[in-house]
Amino acid sequence: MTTGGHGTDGVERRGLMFVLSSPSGAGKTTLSRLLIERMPGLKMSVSATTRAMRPGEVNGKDYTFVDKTTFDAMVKADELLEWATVFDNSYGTPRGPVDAALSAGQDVLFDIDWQGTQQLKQKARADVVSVFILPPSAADLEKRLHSRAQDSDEVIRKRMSRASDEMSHWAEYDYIVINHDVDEAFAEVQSILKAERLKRERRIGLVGFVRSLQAQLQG
Ligand SMILES: Nc1ncnc2c1ncn2[C@@H]1O[C@H](COP(=O)(O)OP(=O)(O)OP(=O)(O)O)[C@@H](O)[C@H]1O
Ligand SMILES: Nc1nc2c(ncn2[C@@H]2O[C@H](COP(=O)(O)O)[C@@H](O)[C@H]2O)c(=O)[nH]1
Repeated sequence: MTTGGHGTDGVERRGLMFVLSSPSGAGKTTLSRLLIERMPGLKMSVSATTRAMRPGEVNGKDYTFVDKTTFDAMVKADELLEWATVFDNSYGTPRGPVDAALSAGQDVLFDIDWQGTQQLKQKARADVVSVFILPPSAADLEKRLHSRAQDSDEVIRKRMSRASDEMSHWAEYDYIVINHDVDEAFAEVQSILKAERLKRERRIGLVGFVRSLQAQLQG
């Protein structure tokens, strides 16, 4: 699925798909923004959704907001790499920008639910690194949903009642991070990405690099 880009050490590497999932409000968006700000070579996948725009959200940046007819047409035209119904709305990952970023040697960051993660893994298991973010407690999760101040009480109730279901998929993920403190959780997620970038299997330029080292040593 992916071609190669170059790591900071100049060795060619396959791009990876870095997935964050969690129950609503555990902190995926917060951690994603920090990752994009601080990790060069990482591009955010902007999902399409039929959900209404929240105050402060920007069309094309936070999501591409579309109506249901447009979303269904995207599914039919096979324009989505994965898609799912979450909290009664449709969400999906446009395929084009992901393919373009991976082909340009970038890694791609996804903020998607467990259904989307399963679909990505079915398509490209070796290139997917998945992280599940847990809140420190149910009370903290509820407090965070309220403190975000962007959803009605009814929407928050619905998201809290679905949190346990979403959380039941934690064991399908490669890594688990408990988001007590944003800085600590960010440091953990950043370490995972840095280590995964160094995995031997992804570093397709290593064979050539080692051969050239050996030639120098023999030479
Ligand atoms: N470690 C933390 N401590 C306190 N507040 C936090 C922490 N992490 C995130 N928050 C706050 O919790 C709220 C929810 O966070 P965020 O929007 O990142 O969650 P999310 O997982 O992306 O939710 P959703 O799935 O609904 O998009 C935000 O107001 C955010 O600032
Ligand atoms: N399978 C997918 N899930 C997605 C996608 N984009 C977002 N999401 C998930 O939906 C919920 C709700 O998000 P919100 O912005 O309305 O709070 C959350 O779990 C997201 O991770 C997607 O493209 N595919």
